[in-house]
Amino acid sequence: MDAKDIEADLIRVHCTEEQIQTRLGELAVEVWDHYEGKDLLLVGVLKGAVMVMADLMRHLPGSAPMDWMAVSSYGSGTKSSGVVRILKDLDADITGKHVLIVEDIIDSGLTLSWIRANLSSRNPASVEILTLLRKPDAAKVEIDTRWVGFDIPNEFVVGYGLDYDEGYRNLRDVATLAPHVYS
Ligand SMILES: O=P(O)(O)OC[C@H]1O[C@H](OP(=O)(O)OP(=O)(O)O)[C@H](O)[C@@H]1O
Ligand code: HPA
Ligand SMILES: [Mg+2]
Repeated sequence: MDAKDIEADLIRVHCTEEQIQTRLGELAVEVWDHYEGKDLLLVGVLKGAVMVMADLMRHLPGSAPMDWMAVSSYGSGTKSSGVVRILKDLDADITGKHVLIVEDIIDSGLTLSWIRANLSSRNPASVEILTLLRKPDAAKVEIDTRWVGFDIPNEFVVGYGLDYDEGYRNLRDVATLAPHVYS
């Protein structure tokens, strides 16, 4: 698929590459201040959070370790199944650590509410959430989210790690996918 074909699949851009970097820079400073002197561990949720984690980390004024979990709830569709499965667990024990979950998007909230409950049961010192995107009108469960990059409308978006059927993750902006692609 060449760049022209991809553009025809998109309706409108919600966050440009530049806006994303500016916002992650702001969030990184807030995160760093909040966890000053604490044993911080960044936990990314594969695969969508790959870009957010990479850029957030590079905006941090200092160094912090990361770990990854892979879960899946969407399969190849555009609606969460609500059934969360662990595909890859964390490499290490998180007892006593201040865990910051790093996500690309909170849509229904089902994935993160499950992950937060799962990680909280492992005796960490704290668990907070940072997400680049949130869809307030799509929430099926309330999630206490400490850091949000952007609130966006209830549309299926792709880019900057977010996929449709494993495609479009490499787009630099976040944009709404045209319904003709998936309907
Ligand atoms: O709030 P929710 O409605 O639960 O949706 C959010 C989750 O769905 C997507 O992941 P997905 O399961 O599609 O896997 P991926 O990260 O590998 O794309 C996204 O990356 C979030 O993890
Ligand atoms: O809007 C979305 N786009 C891509 N993946 C997603 N996972 C939850 N919501 C979305
Ligand atoms: Mg994901």
